[in-house]
Formats: sequence, structure tokens, C-alpha cells
Amino acid sequence: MPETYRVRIHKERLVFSTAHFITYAGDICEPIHGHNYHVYCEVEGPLDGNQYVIDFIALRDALQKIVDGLDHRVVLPLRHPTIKVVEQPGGEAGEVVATHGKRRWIFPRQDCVLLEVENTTAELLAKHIASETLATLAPAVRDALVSMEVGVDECDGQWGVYRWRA
Ligand SMILES: Nc1nc2c(c(=O)[nH]1)N=C([C@H](O)[C@H](O)COP(=O)(O)OP(=O)(O)OP(=O)(O)O)CN2
Repeated sequence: MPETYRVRIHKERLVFSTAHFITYAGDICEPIHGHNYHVYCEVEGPLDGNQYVIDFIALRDALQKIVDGLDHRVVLPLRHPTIKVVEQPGGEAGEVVATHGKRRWIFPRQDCVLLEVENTTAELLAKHIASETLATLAPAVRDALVSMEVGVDECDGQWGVYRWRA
């Protein structure tokens, strides 16, 4: 009987409190608002010499660093078809101007995380976290993995889930 092994990291402190706005139903744009996003990550792969799929600590710490980078920030989409996001000089360390039609938001650059996504949905935040996590793993560890799944809970039970397969 085939066997598979997985490791799951789902901890109370894997949370980021972040502001965003998305478009939906065509081009309706939400007002800016925030969520306390919760994150889990699950990876599948063979057992290594330690009988680990992956060291809990290595995966936990990689996730925490990425989650901390999103915490207390505004996330903005760089690939959105109608929300335009532009960096400009100003303030202490530059500013970010986001526009959608006649609406305009200006943020200090250091308060923003600009993401290569089409919309800052929970699904695409999950994909971003998975991609960043995979990129931080040692190549030998990453190359052994069969899959990685990341879930992002936007609102107490509303999860966007992304799965990468090798
Ligand atoms: N599949 C998805 N659906 C929706 C997403 C998403 O990312 N993926 N996002 C949203 C909105 O961002 C919206 O903020 C979430 O809606 P809502 O649950 O109403 O959020 P609230 O913060 O207002 O929560 P309350 O429980 O109503 O206070 C919509 N859909």
C-alpha cells in the first residue's frame, strides 16, 4: 500500500494583520479594510535521513519571516488590470500611489508591500506565501518535496488555499 508523509505547520502566531482592497464582480472596488489573516502550510515528500519530510523548525521559521513581512502593512497588487500602483518620491522614504478610476490612495512606501498579483485575494496571498517559502528553502530540501499547500484565512473560517506540485 503506498504511503505518503506530510508535515503541517499551523500555529497561533502565524498571523498577519494587514490592510487591502480588492475588486470583484467585474470592477467593483472594495473600500480599504483590514483582516487578521491566519496561515497554515502543509508539505508532502519522502522522509530524509532524520525521518523528516522537512524540519518543523526550518519550515516554521521560514513562514514566520514571510508572514512578519506582511504584518502591519498595506498589500497592493502590481498586476491588477484597473488598480494602478506607482512608486513616487515624497515623505521619508518615498510614497506609493494607488488609483482606481477617480479614487486615489497615497501611502508611505515603508507601510506597503507591493505584490506581483492580479488582486490581493486570500488565494493569491496564499500563492505568494507558498512561492516565497519555497524560495527560502535549501535547494536539496525543496527539490525533494512533492507538494506544498498554503492556506490563508481572511475572516475566521474563509480560507483561500494554494497548492504547488513539483
Ligand atoms: N474567494 C474569495 N472570496 C472573497 C475574498 C477572497 O479573498 N477570496 N475576499 C473578499 C473580501 O476581501 C472581503 O473583505 C471579505 O468579505 P467579508 O467576509 O464580508 O469580510 P469582513 O471583514 O467584512 O467580515 P465580516 O464578518 O462581514 O465582518 C470577499 N470574497
